Amino acid sequence: SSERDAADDDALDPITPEALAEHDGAESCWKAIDGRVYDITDYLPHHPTPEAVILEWCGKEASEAWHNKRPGVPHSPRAEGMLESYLIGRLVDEAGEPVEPEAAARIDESTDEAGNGEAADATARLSPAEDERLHRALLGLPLDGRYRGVFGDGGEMQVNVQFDLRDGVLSNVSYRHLAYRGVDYRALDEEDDLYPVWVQHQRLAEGLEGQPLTAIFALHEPERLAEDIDGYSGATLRGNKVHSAFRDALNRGVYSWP
Ligand code: HEM
Repeated sequence: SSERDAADDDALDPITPEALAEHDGAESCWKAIDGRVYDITDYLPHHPTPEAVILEWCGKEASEAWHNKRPGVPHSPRAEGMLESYLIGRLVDEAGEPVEPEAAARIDESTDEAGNGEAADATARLSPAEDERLHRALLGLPLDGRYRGVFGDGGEMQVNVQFDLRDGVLSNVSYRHLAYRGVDYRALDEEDDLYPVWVQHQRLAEGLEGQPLTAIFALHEPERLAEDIDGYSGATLRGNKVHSAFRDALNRGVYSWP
């Protein structure tokens, strides 16, 4: 009952949002969930997603994220049991009063804006390829499955990608088609002048393998994914088109179920 919870909470160490915010990384990761604070540092390497998914919430009010590991899908009772073993305290304001999750989320935001101007500026300066929050907002969180999508221009289909999504992570990224002005890049020989462009596009695909879906925004800055991009300046295919094909695939929805 809520009475018993309140009594339990009184026995817990009081922790302020400011103290919480100091433990915001892999070396020490605290999270506030439903008014309680958990030190999940030791659990980070064991979480079944790329670490970035839960690292993002270190030092923060994370109730929303915890209750929606995917939109509308809470963690399992098993996960809840694990979480309780990392309990270290309860979230309180300066007056020692419990902080409701929504109020705590607001404190997170205001310390970014007012108390921590530099961090806020850094966020404002993020390139579109790095802004994970923007990426999530733009994509929503699509279902698991196999996807196919195309980019076409000037009456020609140029890019056709296929990939699998599992828990928001990309795998089996491949091109079903890659062509420009009648040149089929997948059919080129190593001696061909345009062969490096095909290699670069393969690198782009490899660079996305195992990454969260949000990584597709890096295709706008392909040098992030493919080391040797010399041929890019003069290239006829590029990351923007591959990005567009990914977005087409997501708009179409799952092509086939896993
Ligand atoms: C607060 C931020 C967190 C986010 C955004 C998050 C997100 C996720 C995601 C996306 C999955 C995989 C998808 C799925 O199973 O359907 C997952 C699974 C899981 N997570 Fe988290 N997680 C968070 C925190 C934690 C914490 C703190 C723990 C444990 C101390 C934890 C334990 C687990 C476990 C055991 C699973 C396996 C599936 C389950 O039992 O529900 N997670 N989480």
